[in-house]
Amino acid sequence: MSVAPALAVDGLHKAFGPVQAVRGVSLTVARGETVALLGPSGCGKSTVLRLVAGLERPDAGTVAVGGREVTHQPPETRGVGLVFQDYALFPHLSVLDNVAYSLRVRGTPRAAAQAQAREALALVDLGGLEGRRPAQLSGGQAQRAALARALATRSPLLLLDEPMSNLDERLRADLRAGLRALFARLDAGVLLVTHDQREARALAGQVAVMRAGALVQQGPTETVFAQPASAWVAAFLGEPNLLRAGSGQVRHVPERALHLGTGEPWPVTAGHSTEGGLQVTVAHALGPLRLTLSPRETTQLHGDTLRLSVDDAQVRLLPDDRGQG
Ligand SMILES: Nc1ncnc2c1ncn2[C@@H]1O[C@H](COP(=O)(O)OP(=O)(O)OP(=O)(O)O)[C@@H](O)[C@H]1O
Repeated sequence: MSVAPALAVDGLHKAFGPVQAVRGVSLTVARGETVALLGPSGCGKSTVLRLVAGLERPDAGTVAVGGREVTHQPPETRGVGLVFQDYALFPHLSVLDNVAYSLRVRGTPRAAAQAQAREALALVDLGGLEGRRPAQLSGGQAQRAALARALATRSPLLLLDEPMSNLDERLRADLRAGLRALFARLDAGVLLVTHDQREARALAGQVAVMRAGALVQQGPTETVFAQPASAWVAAFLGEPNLLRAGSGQVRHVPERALHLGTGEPWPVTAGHSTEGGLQVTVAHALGPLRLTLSPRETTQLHGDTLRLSVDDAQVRLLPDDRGQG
């Protein structure tokens, strides 16, 4: 018997007046799988999440959670756990009561709600802090408490909207590692909205890239990052080397195609230090190639030249769709 996916969204449309916020979005999240919905600000990610949660009504399309169509159901009967950017915890309630609250409003008796809440808090490593008030938690702990509140409902689907956007970079890195381990233990599907590619890469097995209301590429995370479908997707994912190739195409030269210390010496035209190393631009016959040299790789620089070869097998031609949409 096949297991129904945690989420199946089919042909969703939503306009706000003249703004087509969501245009024909279809996607599936399997049980135990994390899908990242990735795209620039304003592309419609949060609206998709709100449509799935039942906080907005679609103009067209359907939403099914765990095999049950919920398109016209109110949020509380959809069986989804939500964690939003502003994960407001009730300041006057203890951490335990905050987490148990979502169960109490669904009619779970107090003792059972508290037991489930303790279990969820242990899952996010907050065991022992049940009695604290939200003001007595660090940013990362508060964020994990909000996550526990969603987990406690044992929903087959978790929806996370930029769950780490309020945290500083170090906390984000810590929480990312914790979340990855947590998601691996859950049987639920997770739909994660983010504009941060690192977050998507660290947490999601699948990504769906969204542009101006529509999905432009979906697939396993590493495949999408290694083989972006178009110049716009490649540029959005941070690929620096998209060289004009004529007839509406670009040549995508990924970093793995560049081999240092072999081939001809090419002039280095610009260089500056970045967090990741020395970023240089090489005037290659294909066009200007940007790459970042680790401290060890900088020894390959000879005066203003760098020996570099490009592995043609790794270079792909992509349609240049950057001017559209
Ligand atoms: N309630 C609303 N009324 C009018 N327009 C809205 C409403 N909600 C969203 N929009 C518009 O719909 C589009 C998509 O917004 P949405 O919040 O879904 O984008 P997003 O990708 O989540 O952006 P961000 O990453 O900045 O949160 C935007 O143009 C936004 O201004």
